[in-house]
Amino acid sequence: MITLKDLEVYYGDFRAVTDVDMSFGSREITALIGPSGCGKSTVLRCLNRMNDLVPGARVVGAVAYHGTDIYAPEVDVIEVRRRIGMVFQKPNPFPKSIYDNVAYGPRVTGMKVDSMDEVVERALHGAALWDEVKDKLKQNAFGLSGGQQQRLCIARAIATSPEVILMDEPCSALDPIATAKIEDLMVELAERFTIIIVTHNMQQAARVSQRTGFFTAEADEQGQRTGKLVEFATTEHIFGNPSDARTEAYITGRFG
Ligand SMILES: Nc1ncnc2c1ncn2[C@@H]1O[C@H](COP(=O)(O)OP(=O)(O)OP(=O)(O)O)[C@@H](O)[C@H]1O
Repeated sequence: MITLKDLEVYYGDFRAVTDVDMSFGSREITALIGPSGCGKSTVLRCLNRMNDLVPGARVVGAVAYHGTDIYAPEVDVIEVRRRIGMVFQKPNPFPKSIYDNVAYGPRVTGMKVDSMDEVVERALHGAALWDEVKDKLKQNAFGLSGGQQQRLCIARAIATSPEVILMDEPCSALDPIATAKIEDLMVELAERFTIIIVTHNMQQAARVSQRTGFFTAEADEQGQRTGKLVEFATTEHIFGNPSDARTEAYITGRFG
């Protein structure tokens, strides 16, 4: 459904990542793993044009979504981000009520809805948060715990009925119990959405994903470190019998 062809990303003159060829299947969880600085978040941000917001960032190659290049000039970026939503590392609810956080996306994208109350309730159910917040929808989102805030951000992302959800280390700011809840939620969400997650947590990648891409960064003759996709395969293959020695070294903890 999303296909990357010869993807390269530059920040100014610095080539952060190169040689990325991948395709993401519908209703699958794909994990992007690898040592710090190898370009996982950079690649993730390409998938819904979040890198447009980074000064100096330049994307080379193609990102096709249902066969359409999302970087083509006629493409509506707002629509891309409605169809391909994103959840960030640190929960980042808006300083608004729980209700208004979830209603935000449908409102700004001008989504036609019969009942906003229903949209909000459905999204909060979808993010496994409804029971905890149904009596305080008008309260400020900052009153929620970190794990609840992250599930609220997931509710906000799914309220616009996306097809794909990108998650950039969604559990790294959370305790183990909140993390386990989000992992269960990811598995549930994958029945309806395609999920692509960047994670440092290899157990998490192994637990939740069907496919895994392993990236690493290697220095060239000038000492410039550029990230590369080393291996992309089923999670079972990557963690059980990787083809590349660098993947094996990483997953067995010998490097990175
Ligand atoms: N906004 C930016 N401006 C300049 N360089 C950047 C920017 N964002 C990332 N980089 C550089 O691009 C490279 C890849 O960074 P990226 O954050 O994508 O890696 P990552 O694998 O997600 O790392 P981490 O696991 O530490 O989050 C790094 O060398 C980083 O310093």
